Amino acid sequence: MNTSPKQAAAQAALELILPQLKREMVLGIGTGSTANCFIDLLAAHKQAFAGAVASSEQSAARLAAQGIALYDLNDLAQLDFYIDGADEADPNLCLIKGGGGALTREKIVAATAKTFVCIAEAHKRVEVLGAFPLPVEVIPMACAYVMRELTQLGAKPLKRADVVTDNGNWIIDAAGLAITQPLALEAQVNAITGVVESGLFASRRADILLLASHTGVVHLECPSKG
Ligand SMILES: O=C(CO)[C@H](O)[C@H](O)COP(=O)(O)O
Repeated sequence: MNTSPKQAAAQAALELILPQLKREMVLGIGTGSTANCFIDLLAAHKQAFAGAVASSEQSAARLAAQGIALYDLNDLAQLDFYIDGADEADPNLCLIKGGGGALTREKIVAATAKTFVCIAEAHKRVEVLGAFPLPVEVIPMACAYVMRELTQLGAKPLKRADVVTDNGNWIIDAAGLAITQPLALEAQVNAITGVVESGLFASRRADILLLASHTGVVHLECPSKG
């Protein structure tokens, strides 16, 4: 059977963390098709660690189906690893995430992890973030207001149809942004009243990016912060 790039990225992440797993370790696990590949590969090693914190109900269900114990983040101190996919990654390993709508919980779990290992297909690597519309989770009653504010920032916002997040909120996809200053834009978007979280991962970017294509996996590390 041919291995897909998503499976190759997941396999590379597994090989990276396997030697570091400890019986008491709890892993942070993301959401999406690439994270699903990782969950399925991880299942064979579930005796080697304690369990996982999931970034969505969907991932929690998949982890449970694989017999991996689920933990509540509030019962834990710092996690060692967070493994998740992305929609875009720039040269500084800033990311756009939230294509699957799980961006807020993803950012929370990533914030508590020592090392964020991002796994993605090679085409997700871009010079400037923003060709993929930036997902923004909003309190439903603030949706129209937040869309107007995002328009002021130069975006073309669109409410994602028929989506309610695990937190009971809505998602706005903000298209048309050329994100040359990810840290600044993340702060601006998150400062809009009614925004719960943006899918711009700049204040907490990936530490390691494993980019897979049919020709192999490239391992990139976060350049020094500055
Ligand atoms: O942020 C996410 C979900 O909210 C995903 O990580 C992102 O959308 C990538 O998904 P996939 O691995 O299916 O390409």
